[in-house]
Amino acid sequence: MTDHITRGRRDTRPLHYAALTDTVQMTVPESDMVRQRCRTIVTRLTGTALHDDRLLYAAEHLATHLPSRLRTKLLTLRDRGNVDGALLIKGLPIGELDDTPHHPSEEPAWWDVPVASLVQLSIMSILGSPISYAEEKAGQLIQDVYPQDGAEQKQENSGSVLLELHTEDGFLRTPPDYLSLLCLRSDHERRAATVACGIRRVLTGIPAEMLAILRRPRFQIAFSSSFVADSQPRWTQPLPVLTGPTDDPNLCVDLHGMVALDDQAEQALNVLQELMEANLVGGVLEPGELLIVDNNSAVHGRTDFTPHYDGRDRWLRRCFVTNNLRRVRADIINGRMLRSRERDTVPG
Ligand SMILES: O=C(O)CCC(=O)C(=O)O
Ligand SMILES: [Fe+2]
Repeated sequence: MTDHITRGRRDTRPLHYAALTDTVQMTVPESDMVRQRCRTIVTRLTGTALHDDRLLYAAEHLATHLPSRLRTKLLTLRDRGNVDGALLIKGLPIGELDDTPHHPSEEPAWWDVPVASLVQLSIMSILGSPISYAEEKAGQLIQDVYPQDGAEQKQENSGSVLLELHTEDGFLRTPPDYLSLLCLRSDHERRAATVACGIRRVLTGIPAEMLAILRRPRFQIAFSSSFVADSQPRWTQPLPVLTGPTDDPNLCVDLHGMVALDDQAEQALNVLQELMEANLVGGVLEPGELLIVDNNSAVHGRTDFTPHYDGRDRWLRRCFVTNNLRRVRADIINGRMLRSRERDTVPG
């Protein structure tokens, strides 16, 4: 049995990335129109919980007014995927902003950032149903992502060291199918790049014997510290990194929190890591840019940056969706908040 040494404890290193190719740019009139429509929803629903169906369905109806070019891109990502497992939407309205929060107590209610909240929910509703996990960030359906004083070294989105490539919540039985990150504010030096790599981009570079190993249950993932109440290390059962179709597999990996259970598995994971790091796409997100990651076929991470804690720090908002709410309905505690269950062992 492994001694469970995580692989991610290496020095910060530069990551190189190419610009994302699958992008949609909203025009100014399109963006203004969406902003106006958001305003009418806010007038009606301020004070309603984000988990309330009335609000979620209002966001879903709003999606019918998004430009058809954008809707088609989202539908294509949903149905066909793409080689990088990522889509960037630019020029979205985000509305007026206060200071970046420093602490959870300063995080805004959705009606304090209504345009950003509704735009993100509405876009994500084309890909699936928004969900959250009770154990993470109090089950908020849209989560504020900002650097936290004292958390700099953490491999979480509150940290500011290099956040290693990962599948989101890969240790759970029902991880999100897609996640989105909406940028409200970039970091001061514009260094913090969100990066991603799709498995389809690197598949042909992985030798056949390594592919076979990646399909065996010879890996374990540590639960993220945000999911473990007593901060005792907790590990999944052994699981494979790759499952499903040969030419379009599902990927579940965490380059910080995963251990390989033997030397061959470790070698295969190293090969995968090198290939993924050599084939990253991404960029420093600008206000009004929304990055969507297909969590079944791509990993994502973030380069390091320096927080200033002056109210003008980097600020993103994150939202997850499942593409099959029926499958997780028994786990719902409240609204769309799920009790988290550990990933089942999948035979390799
Ligand atoms: O901060 C970022 O760009 C990405 C953070 C991240 O991986 C996440 O919030 O899931
Ligand atoms: Fe993440």
